[in-house]
Amino acid sequence: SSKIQSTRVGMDAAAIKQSILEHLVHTQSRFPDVASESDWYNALAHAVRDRMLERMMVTAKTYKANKSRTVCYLSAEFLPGPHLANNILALGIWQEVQEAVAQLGLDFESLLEEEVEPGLGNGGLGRLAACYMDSMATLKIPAIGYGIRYEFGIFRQEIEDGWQVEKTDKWLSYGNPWEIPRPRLRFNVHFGGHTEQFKDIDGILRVKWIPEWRVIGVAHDTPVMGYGVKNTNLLRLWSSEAAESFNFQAFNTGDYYGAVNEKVTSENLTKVLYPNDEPEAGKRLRLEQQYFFVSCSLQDMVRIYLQSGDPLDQFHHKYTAQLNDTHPAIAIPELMRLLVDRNQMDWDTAWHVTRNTFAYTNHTLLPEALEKWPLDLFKKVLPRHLEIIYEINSRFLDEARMKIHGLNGHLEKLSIIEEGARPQVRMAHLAVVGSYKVNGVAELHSELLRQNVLPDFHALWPDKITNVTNGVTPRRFMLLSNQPLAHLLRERIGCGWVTDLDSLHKLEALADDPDFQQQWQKVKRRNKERLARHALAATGQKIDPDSLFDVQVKRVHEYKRQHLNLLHIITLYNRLKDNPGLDIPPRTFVFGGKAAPGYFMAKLIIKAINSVAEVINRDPDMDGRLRVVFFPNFNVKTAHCIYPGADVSEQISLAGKEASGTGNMKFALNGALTVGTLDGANIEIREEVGKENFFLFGMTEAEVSALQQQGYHPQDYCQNDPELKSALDFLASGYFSHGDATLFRPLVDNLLNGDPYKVLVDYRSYVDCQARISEAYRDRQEWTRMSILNVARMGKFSSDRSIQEYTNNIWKIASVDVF
Ligand SMILES: CCc1ccc([C@H](C)CC(=O)N[C@@H]2O[C@H](CO)[C@@H](O)[C@H](O)[C@H]2O)cc1
Repeated sequence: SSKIQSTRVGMDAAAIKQSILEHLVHTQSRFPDVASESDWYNALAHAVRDRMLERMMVTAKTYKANKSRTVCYLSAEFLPGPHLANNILALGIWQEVQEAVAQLGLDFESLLEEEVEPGLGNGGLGRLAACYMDSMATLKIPAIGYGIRYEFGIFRQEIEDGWQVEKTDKWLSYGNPWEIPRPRLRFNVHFGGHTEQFKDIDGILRVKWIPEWRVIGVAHDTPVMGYGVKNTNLLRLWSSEAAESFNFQAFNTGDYYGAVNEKVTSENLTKVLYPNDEPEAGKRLRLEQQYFFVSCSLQDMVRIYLQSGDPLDQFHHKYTAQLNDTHPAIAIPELMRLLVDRNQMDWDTAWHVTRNTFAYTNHTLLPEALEKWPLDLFKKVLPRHLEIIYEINSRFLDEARMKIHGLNGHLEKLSIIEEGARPQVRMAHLAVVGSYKVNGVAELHSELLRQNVLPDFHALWPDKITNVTNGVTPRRFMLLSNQPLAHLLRERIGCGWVTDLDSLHKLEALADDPDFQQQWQKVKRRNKERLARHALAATGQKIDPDSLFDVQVKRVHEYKRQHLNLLHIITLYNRLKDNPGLDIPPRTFVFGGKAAPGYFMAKLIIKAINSVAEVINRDPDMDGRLRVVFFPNFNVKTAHCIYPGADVSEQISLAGKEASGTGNMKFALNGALTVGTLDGANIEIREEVGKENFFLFGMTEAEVSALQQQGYHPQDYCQNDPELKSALDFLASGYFSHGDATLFRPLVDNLLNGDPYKVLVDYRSYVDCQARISEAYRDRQEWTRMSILNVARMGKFSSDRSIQEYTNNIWKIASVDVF
């Protein structure tokens, strides 16, 4: 076999130590006595990388030899998190690396701290893509993740005077040992211009696209290792380069700016991630970014395919491509262009190939997050694709007209083109028409997709819209980030759970075992102490692990209702001020999450949380009773110490708004108990863990839409609930803002005169539920039992189960052993 017997990939501590020292000299060109922590980190990273590369090459060779059917996961966002620890675990050399590092007198934890994570995503959608990449490799599914190598990822969040401040994320400034540049893997991507029709040699009418400008897309590969298997898949990210990096004509005429203008504009394409999570910006650069990575990815897939020598009209047998929301949906007309215009395939065959290649996952119901591109903008950027979309749409409407055989205006609602003052392209409709399968990300969400968002498509194609409930990888979110728990589990139920999460069920039998409960509480205690240490380092605020840690971490958005959590805190504060003798278990409220920079209300909510925290944390009456901290820069790395340290997981979105949630799964898998509404995957978590082990409150989705129908007057709820009224009055009064009664006026007004996310309706039910939680927390034995049963029954929420469902129900793809 082509295995290279390299001495530099030994898996024992001595070989690893040797590798680290060799990389310190040969890669970092530093002697040990002058090496910085970052030099040692890079040396270790390269030593680990060495032990991954051959697996990556053997994997590619095996897939090629087997002509394996491959899934391409097209996503504008990936949030892989820091790589070092995860790769060491996947290689199974955790002990050996610990030993090597110790022998070199280095501190492993602080080496891990050196890594800056690739923040190439906003939140749930991007992290899910990363969990799925981990599971596809672990399940030995041939897969390629295709995305954008943003030079600047999601902004680093700092809190100044309680306000979010965005700092540029220069994640690449110290280099990135985990990517392999592929400078020769480059594709032209064209933009703008116009199209011309012509007859080809056989007299067939063809269309030529004369673009206005082009850029070059260059690949950068990051190996994604499966856990406990040899399979190492690829995350292939594209960055843009200027076709012509220097325009001498312009330079010679002294137009120095002109000389480099193309270079600048071209590189701007992949300069920065759009930090919006839900409301879409509709910006031209965003559309160009989407087309750029999609065109590079499809050209790369066709390149790999043509190496097989198989006919292109069988392309969909080799590949299936998953569209991670509508962001890559332009892939549908782009594949049509590559097949028809570039490879002279006839339209019908090309359309058959295309609609049997793509599947589409929807991640949001919020109308403002469903992407629509104005026709005029689309025509300017992608004139040929607009023509193809017109053709797809007219043929689709013909098919629909026949099938519906009714003239009741359904066609207008189905059309990919939204008529009106400023006609738009509905990317969700294009994605549904051009895909063989569509799925939501939790049962309620998929049902609401069928009933509310895509009812006409559901009527037209009753079995096209299915469900695959989200999942999370137990490798990063248990084994890696909660080692005390992992050790206890290994001791009591073995290690099978790491790749077979259902085997957590074995814990059921231990739920009432006093000794095991003891050990369980010790594990949680250690994780709370770790969270307290990180919170102190990040905020300067001391928090007491003896108190109940009540945690809400996720993007800040009104539908996620961080402000409902805040109203409960103010209520508790008022109760304790009014009645210092009130006996409630001490509570520490931990918040974390970024707000889209342009989202005023979300940023005001962050300010309100920090303002309330400031008053409570320095109020002597609250010592040992109440503490509030806002953990800055919530990301995958900080999540490692937050999820394991929580007692209570806040999943309090308005029912019908959170498509699934994945943080809810990570908390429960780390022994936190959930307070939540019947929304997204909360419903399925409650079904699995048992109603008695879940703190439920609030309206159901049906009650929400009924209230919406009948009309809602938030003031009524305020008038009828003195505690609610007083909490709002306190917020409005300036009590928490140094007497400035104007600062939070917009927030309170928004709640009293609209309250689109029905905070005031669910307030009472929430506050009462929280009181139940306080009572439950008094009985540590019962609480611990509920915590153990939660973990025992969360097996369903492994991303391995999700990927198994995609594989069996959508992709129809086989796993491939790599030796
Ligand atoms: C166009 C701007 C934009 C950017 C990102 C998005 C994402 C779809 C938002 C997102 O991350 N949605 C979350 O996806 C998770 C993974 O499926 C779900 O668990 C969350 O409920 C959903 O909010 C929408 C619109």
